[in-house]
Amino acid sequence: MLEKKSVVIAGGGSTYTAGIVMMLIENQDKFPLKTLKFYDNDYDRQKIVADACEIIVRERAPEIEFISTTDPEEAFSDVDFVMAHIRVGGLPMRAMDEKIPLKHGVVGQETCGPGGIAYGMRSIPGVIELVDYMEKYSPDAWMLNYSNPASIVAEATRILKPNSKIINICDMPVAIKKGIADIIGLEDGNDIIDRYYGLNHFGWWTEMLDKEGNDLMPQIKEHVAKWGYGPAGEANDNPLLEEASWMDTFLKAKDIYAVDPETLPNTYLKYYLFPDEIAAHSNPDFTRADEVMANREKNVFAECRRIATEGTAENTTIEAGEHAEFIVQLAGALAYNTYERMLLIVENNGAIANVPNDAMVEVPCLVSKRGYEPLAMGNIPYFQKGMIEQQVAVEKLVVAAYLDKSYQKLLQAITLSKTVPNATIARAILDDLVEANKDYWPTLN
Ligand SMILES: NC(=O)c1ccc[n+]([C@@H]2O[C@H](COP(=O)([O-])OP(=O)(O)OC[C@H]3O[C@@H](n4cnc5c(N)ncnc54)[C@H](O)[C@@H]3O)[C@@H](O)[C@H]2O)c1
Ligand SMILES: O=P(O)(O)OC[C@H]1O[C@H](O[C@H]2[C@H](O)[C@@H](O)[C@@H](O)O[C@@H]2CO)[C@H](O)[C@@H](O)[C@@H]1O
Ligand SMILES: [Mn+2]
Repeated sequence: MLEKKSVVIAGGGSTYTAGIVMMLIENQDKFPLKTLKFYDNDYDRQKIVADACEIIVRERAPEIEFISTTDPEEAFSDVDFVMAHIRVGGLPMRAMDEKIPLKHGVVGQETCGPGGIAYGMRSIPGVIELVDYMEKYSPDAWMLNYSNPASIVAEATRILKPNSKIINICDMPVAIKKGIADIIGLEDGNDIIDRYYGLNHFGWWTEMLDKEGNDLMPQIKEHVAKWGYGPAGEANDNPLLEEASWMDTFLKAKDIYAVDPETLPNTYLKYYLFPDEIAAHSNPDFTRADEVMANREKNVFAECRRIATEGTAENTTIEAGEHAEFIVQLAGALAYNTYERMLLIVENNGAIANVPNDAMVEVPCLVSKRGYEPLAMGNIPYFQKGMIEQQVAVEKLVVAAYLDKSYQKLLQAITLSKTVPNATIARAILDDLVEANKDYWPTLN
């Protein structure tokens, strides 16, 4: 019998919360719950999701106590895990992060380039506040953090909370591996044993093996050289790729791969390797944030309201995808000592031998009750080392700018980003971002 655990989802009103609840319920044999709580600082938004999830829990796992609250003490007391996915400033501020750089002809993206930097400046205090609540009310708990931009948040927690039990994570490699499994006819992306190195949204695979140890790379590379991570031809049964923007991203892996055919890339590298092309093909009046508000947010909230009105979730369309699977699997590995191998964002300390020890890198780790143990990825080639060191400097400058309230350091961070062509444009973007973020950022001097 596994000991029951208690979880608080911070960012209860997130578009991803209901999917995680479905996954938790489906995994009661592997990760049994005593209490499930929601915490958010927006009562009305959280209530939409909570009213539906209360019904889902009551119908499918009535033994779980369900609590939804905006009170930090109630939320963070007596929990074993904090699953965090907050978005400080919400999707409307994401739209600003995307549109302001685009106005200057630069990539407008949630986690990459100036938009990611702006979002990082908003996220740092929000995530640190969650860590403080956890340490005050449940000092033995683990925080599993999805809140973006995960690289900048990870660097901030490294500096501000060096001893805290926080693990920053990303589902993109998991989603790519799922896509690859579909392509090569493997049932489950988890059956691919990989070696990968880099930063969050900035990494490369050097090895993919099946469970018997057979090398899958030649077959995958042959496909990626023709189709990227997209399906061959028209056929597609990956729900993520139903959205044209995700399909474009998966197809673009072909061009990223061509830059270094020794490795397989993370899709986010497109923003660093083809920034002018990506910016030129973006619509500055309707960006990904608008698409998410028009699709995922609208659909998830409509379904939650339908469940609440009908009083039943019997035929719900809410599904748990790989995003939910990964965080629940990670919690299970920490709780029950499974020693599963997972990609996590951790302090380098030699995992990538020729990258500074104090970089926050994304590498495979063994996860158990002891926490996580990064695996050594060895030395990496000049190309990746050069790109990584530039991007690490960007991320460190952002955190330094936040801590020192420094306009100059933030200007340097934006100027150094590979997505930004020059310091004049960097300054113009920064001045617009300062204005747009005046309710969120510290006043810069
Ligand atoms: N790391 C990854 O790979 C990954 C994958 C998917 C999503 N995400 C991240 O998950 C987060 C949620 O995404 P979403 O699209 O569902 O956003 P969302 O805006 O729908 O939900 C975020 C929720 O956080 C709440 N919130 C904001 N600031 C808060 C604070 N200080 N304290 C408590 N609650 C707060 C909001 O009220 C909202 O309900 C984002 O940061 C997104 O980038 C990360
Ligand atoms: O533009 P969005 O909000 O749809 O996506 C941004 C996030 O993209 C990645 O997450 C994917 C994930 O890879 C996929 O499995 C599925 O769950 O959809 C997610 C996005 O909807 C990325 O890893 C995140 O960091 C981004 O926030
Ligand atoms: Mn991610």
